[in-house]
Amino acid sequence: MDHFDYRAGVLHAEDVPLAEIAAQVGTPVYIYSTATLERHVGVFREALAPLADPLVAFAVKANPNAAVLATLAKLGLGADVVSAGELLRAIAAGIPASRIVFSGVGKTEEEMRLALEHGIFQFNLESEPEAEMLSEVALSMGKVASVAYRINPDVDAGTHAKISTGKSENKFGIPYDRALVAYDRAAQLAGLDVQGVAVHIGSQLTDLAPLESAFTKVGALIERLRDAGHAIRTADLGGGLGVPYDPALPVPPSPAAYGAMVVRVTQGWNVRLMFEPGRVIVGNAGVLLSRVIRVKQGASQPFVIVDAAMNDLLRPSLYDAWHDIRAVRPRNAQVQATVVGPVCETGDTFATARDIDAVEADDLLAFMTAGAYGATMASTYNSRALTPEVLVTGDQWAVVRARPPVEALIEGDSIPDWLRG
Ligand SMILES: Cc1ncc(COP(=O)(O)O)c(C=O)c1O
Ligand SMILES: N[C@@H](CCCC[NH3+])C(=O)O
Repeated sequence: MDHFDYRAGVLHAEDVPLAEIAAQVGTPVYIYSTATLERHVGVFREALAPLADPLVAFAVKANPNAAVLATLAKLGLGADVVSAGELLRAIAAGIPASRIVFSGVGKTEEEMRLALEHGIFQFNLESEPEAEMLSEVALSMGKVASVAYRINPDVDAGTHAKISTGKSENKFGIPYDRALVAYDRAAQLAGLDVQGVAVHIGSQLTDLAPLESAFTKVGALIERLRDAGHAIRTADLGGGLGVPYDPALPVPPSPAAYGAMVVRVTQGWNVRLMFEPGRVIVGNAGVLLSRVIRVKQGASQPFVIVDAAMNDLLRPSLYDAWHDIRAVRPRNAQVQATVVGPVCETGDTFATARDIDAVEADDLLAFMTAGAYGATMASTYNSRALTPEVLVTGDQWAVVRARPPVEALIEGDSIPDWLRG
């Protein structure tokens, strides 16, 4: 069942008409469905059911809203974090440190210290100098850091170049061929407990084959590392599973198909498996609701100008990403239009020459599948306030991030004395 559906001709989030939220909170606004989050966690878990005690660490970067994280924490998910900010958000939302893994190529000494203080489950190291630094930081605190190395398997994930992370030319992880040397050195560092291997080859993957080849390489590496005397106890298989954005494209592999492949490929590894799903948990659990400001006739087709813009939802400008666009109250007519925001950039275009529901000024339009990498990538470009966020459950809803007043943008800056008076 889709939790964003039409009832009596009006698009709802669960039992709440989107128009009600627009009327009270204004637009643009992100709206998330609790029931969808719950369903996605359930489906992902079920797909991994044959595994013993997997750690599912939600990739906080996909949606760090406190209410979303608290929902996932209640469902027992851990967190994959990439900064002090994400770590603190995860902990504040009730995710225990024992379920937190810290990824990222540029962890600073300060971030390492913070994560060690909290006692997180695992650091995924992305370079040999990082291992040296973490060991020193841990020793200086009288602690030992549990670590894995993120391996760069040199596998083409077949996704957009800007979200591909597993090719040798990408900045992520250590080269596969360097692994044995790196592990041998890490094992000598007194501040580290080398417990695992990690991999993550990219995001919005629509084919399981590259994931399977990356995992197969991880399996072979685990054997080689064990032969070399390393007690490998965890394998973190990252995230990356794609979600359907464009109904005209084939549906990406289901979590069930992904899980079955994982169970098959990891048989006999004898490790605790870890996962870092982001998009597959939150992508379809959110929409960006906007209002049509006006429709302007261009030389060849209409431009639908909405009050959301690239600063609210960056994915179309950054990755040419496709988001389904639905009228909240369809008028039973279609039009071919280019849907744009008010920001002064040509790239502030959500869809070009797209067949959409015919709309007029003041109509509400929803950008679907906007729960992942939506609000979190928003900016205040063009001095537009950050987009508020709403969480729905059944017939209840709450603002979980308020729209800041535009004055806050001005108050945030300060004018030095020499420019005053
Ligand atoms: C290390 C790491 N883990 C997990 C994820 C989550 O990816 P996705 O949202 O595609 O599941 C990402 C982002 O691609 C990542 O960089
Ligand atoms: N921001 C990207 C995903 C990046 C994943 C980061 N590891 C997107 O919207 O598709």
